[in-house]
Amino acid sequence: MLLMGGKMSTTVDPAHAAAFDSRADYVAAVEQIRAAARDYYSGSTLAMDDATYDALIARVAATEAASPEWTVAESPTETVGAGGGVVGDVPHTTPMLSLDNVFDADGLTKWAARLDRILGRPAAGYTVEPKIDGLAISARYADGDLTQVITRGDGRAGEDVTGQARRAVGLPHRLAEPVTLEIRGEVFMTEADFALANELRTGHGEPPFAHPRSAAAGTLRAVDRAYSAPLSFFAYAVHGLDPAAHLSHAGAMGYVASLGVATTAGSAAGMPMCATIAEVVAAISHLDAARLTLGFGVDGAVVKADAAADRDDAGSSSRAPRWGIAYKFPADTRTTTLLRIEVQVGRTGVITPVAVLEPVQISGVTVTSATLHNFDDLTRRNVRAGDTVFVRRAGDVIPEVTGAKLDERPESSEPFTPPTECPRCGGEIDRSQKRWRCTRGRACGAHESLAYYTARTSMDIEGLGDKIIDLLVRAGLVTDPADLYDLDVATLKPLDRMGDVSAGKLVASIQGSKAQPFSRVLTGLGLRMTGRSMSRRLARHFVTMDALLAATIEDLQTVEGVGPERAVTIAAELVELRPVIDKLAARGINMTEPVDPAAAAAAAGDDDTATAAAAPFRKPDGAPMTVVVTGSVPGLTRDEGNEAVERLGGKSSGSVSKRTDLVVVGDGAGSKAAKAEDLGVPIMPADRFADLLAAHTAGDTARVATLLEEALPTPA
Ligand SMILES: NC(=O)c1ccc[n+]([C@@H]2O[C@H](COP(=O)([O-])OP(=O)(O)OC[C@H]3O[C@@H](n4cnc5c(N)ncnc54)[C@H](O)[C@@H]3O)[C@@H](O)[C@H]2O)c1
Ligand SMILES: [Zn+2]
Repeated sequence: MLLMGGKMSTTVDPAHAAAFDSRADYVAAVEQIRAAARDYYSGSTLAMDDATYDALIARVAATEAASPEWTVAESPTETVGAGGGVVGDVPHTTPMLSLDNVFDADGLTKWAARLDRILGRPAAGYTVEPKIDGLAISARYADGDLTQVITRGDGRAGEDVTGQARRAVGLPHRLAEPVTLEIRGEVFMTEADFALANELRTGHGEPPFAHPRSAAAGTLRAVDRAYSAPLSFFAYAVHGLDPAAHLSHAGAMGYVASLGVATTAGSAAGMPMCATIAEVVAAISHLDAARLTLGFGVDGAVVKADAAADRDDAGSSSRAPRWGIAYKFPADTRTTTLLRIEVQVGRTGVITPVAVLEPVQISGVTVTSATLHNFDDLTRRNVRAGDTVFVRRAGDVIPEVTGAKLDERPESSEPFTPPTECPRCGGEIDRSQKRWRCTRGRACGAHESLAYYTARTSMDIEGLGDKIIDLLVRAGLVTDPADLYDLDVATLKPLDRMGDVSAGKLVASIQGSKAQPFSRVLTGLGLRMTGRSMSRRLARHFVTMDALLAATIEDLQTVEGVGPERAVTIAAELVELRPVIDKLAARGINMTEPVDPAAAAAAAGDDDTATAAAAPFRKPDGAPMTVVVTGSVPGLTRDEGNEAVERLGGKSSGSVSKRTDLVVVGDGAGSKAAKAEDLGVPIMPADRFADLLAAHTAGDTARVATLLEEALPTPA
């Protein structure tokens, strides 16, 4: 992901946050922040997602800048943890501070310039380490023994959590040397332990943790709980070293590691040293790319001046150090509405509940559905249609619903009733394992996959209608598409009292389909999350099946419209379909796409609709449309709206002129909408735009075309 090119997505843009118009609104927001922060740091629940929280903080900050006289005492912008930390009775030796945030390379550059100004010289160099998404603790060692562990609290005093914290992996009870010092770092829960924690918790009839951080906070502060999931620890600071040693940050952390303590520098993410901000940006970009594979939550990067002299000279404000800054990544957890729960039957007969969601942007990806794991889990997590749910994209990339906000549950909501029979074939369900299965296994889906394979838009095999497919499947002659090619006249004739002629015709049309272009084979295989136009794009990109099979997740993402979510699904589907693909290849089915684009388009039956679906905001000549988004788009922040325009092939712009091709108008739109009307620029309501985005993501060509037609004048 590029940072400098402005492509890096952010969930909030505090620089553009709007100040509140009245002091009452400002005070109400402050109260909301405080309440959310109390929940957040105690780990009980999550009142709002981080993006919403950060956006609210940004508005409070903007209001205080515009009307300083309104500022409340102990404003969340000036206090550690917005004053939400549970204040304990153990004073800290030196305050435990927050970090200031930036959200893009520009913010980082400004921070570095300010630091240089304060120092009166360029900073000597920076470290970049992962911002661990857990909670800060201070661990006191006396003569090498762990004696006390304290939470950050309000920054001046915290709670004693020694009992639970002693269980954290990475925080040894005894150091390698008998030294007296204080180690500070983050207690967190790994992805694997989070899954375990939620299983334990929901197994005890308690609501699941929405997030690994709440899980870590909840576990750390739990006094006597019958069950406990493991905690982990990474150190990022140390106090009480000999000041005369003038150790750099990297040097100090190296020493801490030598004492046997786990550190951010020693984690899979590492702690690269950077001489310039350009190098810092590259390191952050690298971390961002790797973060979903680390196995623990990283919500940003922390950049610190490395030299002891730079840190001493820069000092700290009451809230945060000046020598360090947090670069926040887009949040990995968002809230959205669960529209409905669908039951999916996989190719092998596995039956799973899937959440269909109001589209929401999570770490740069539009998410429209998420896994609910299995029916047991769904019941234990107590999630229902209509709920506001927490959705999270984590290590395995496929998003999951972690839980629901029970206080916002609509009164009319009903618990989900799991199916009693296979929703596809009506057959019995094998419930002996967590993953339910249709007892018919692969045969359960045979009819459906054959119908899809032979359809007009796929392999276009004439004469192979539903009825014949049904007869073939019942007779056990065909279980997958490759079996079709083994059929001969003699086998077909007795079926449905078929005559020689029609049986011959059918065999000929089956055999004739072998020459169809690769894109149609791919369509016919029916990979999840790929429709006709996506199959075509994949075929054109990779040209051969072999190349597609060899593609990595990263390779797949170079195809337009393939984000991380779809790439993972496609890869998984190809693995599952591999036996059928091999069988088809052995029967001589063409697995190559014609390279001449005109020929390819003709062969694949391309049309304008298909091109429009690939990049709806492209003009007929291929140039991007200039699109202005004004007002709010459901599920998206301003930045995400602009990003979506680009994803749809357009160019986003901030001002309306005669050259604007389309204006997306949402709630709170002002003068820009009026201007568009004056100039006669086409307008698309924001909810339609959200629909378009969802349809585009889902590869729903027809819906995309309809929505475009509604908004744009048809060319004369
Ligand atoms: N969703 C909510 O309701 C809610 C409520 C409160 C706070 N928050 C989130 O928390 C953020 C603010 O919280 P904050 O004041 O605790 O500040 P912060 O979490 O943004 O940054 C400071 C903290 O970062 C942690 N940290 C992790 N890795 C580190 C490293 N390598 N080096 C140094 N520190 C490291 C430390 O615990 C430190 O206290 C907000 O931006 C928001 O996203 C959310
Ligand atoms: Zn079935």
